[in-house]
Amino acid sequence: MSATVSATPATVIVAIDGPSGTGKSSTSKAVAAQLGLRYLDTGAQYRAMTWWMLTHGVDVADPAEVAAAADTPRIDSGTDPEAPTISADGADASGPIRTPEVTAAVSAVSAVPEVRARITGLQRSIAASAEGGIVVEGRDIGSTVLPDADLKIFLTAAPEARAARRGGELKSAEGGRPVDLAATRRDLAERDKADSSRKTSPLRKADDAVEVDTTELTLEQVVECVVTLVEKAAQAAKAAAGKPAAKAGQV
Ligand SMILES: Nc1ncnc2c1ncn2[C@@H]1O[C@H](COP(=O)(O)OP(=O)(O)O)[C@@H](O)[C@H]1O
Ligand SMILES: Nc1ccn([C@@H]2O[C@H](COP(=O)(O)OP(=O)(O)O)[C@@H](O)[C@H]2O)c(=O)n1
Repeated sequence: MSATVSATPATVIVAIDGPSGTGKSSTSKAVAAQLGLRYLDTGAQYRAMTWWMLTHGVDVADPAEVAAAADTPRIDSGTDPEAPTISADGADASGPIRTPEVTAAVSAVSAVPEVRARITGLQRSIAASAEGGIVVEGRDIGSTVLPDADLKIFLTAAPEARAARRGGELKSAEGGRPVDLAATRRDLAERDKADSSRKTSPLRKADDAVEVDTTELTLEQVVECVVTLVEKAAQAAKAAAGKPAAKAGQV
């Protein structure tokens, strides 16, 4: 009987960043599902930490209190793109993390360096153990969390398009009641400002990220574009892995 040695599965790590409403979550989930990759929503982790703090009496306006509590809750993420999960200390957080209270507080909590260090560590260990590869979406994945990702995408969209998309979601959440689009747009702009101007690991495009403006594209078009980019990146990573190591002085 001949012994067969199975090759280590090819892994591909994809980082998708960008501001709110540019399509990160929908695109990342669809791309991961299509390509058989895992999926991590890092915004959900920051939201779960924020929810836990709000429900445990932490004053989220006080960075010292937030820092002191940052190591306490257990945050668990399920990475199946068809059914992602998020919990804090074992409690399902998927509903409560989408409330306006959490959305209003999350930028302040996620600006605290101790929170970022804790969550960044979780993200790296989830990515390292994702067999076959993973799509990780957030604000600082390409720039800070996974700087060696095989592919980095930065999604953008015009403010009106982003507000209209978020407004659509809020309207369904409100049972079809109309939402104030101007207020939604203001909230998005405020969160962008806070996330881009914080000192530790701000929202920014990594120098080697591919920027995709989704304003005029359907979700299906964005997914198709990203799938093509992932396939190319995976091929390039495979080819690079097969190359003999360069000797000193060679390129
Ligand atoms: N290219 C697109 N065109 C129209 N709607 C989109 C597009 N991409 C995403 N959406 C919708 O916009 C909303 C916000 O998308 P989401 O993926 O949650 O964005 P993000 O994760 O960047 O905040 C969702 O309702 C989603 O279905
Ligand atoms: N990698 C990340 C992801 C999210 N965040 C923070 O978490 C918040 C919520 O992220 P999210 O992805 O759920 O936001 P939405 O775009 O879904 O509204 C952001 O506004 C950031 O303050 C972060 O700081 N770094």
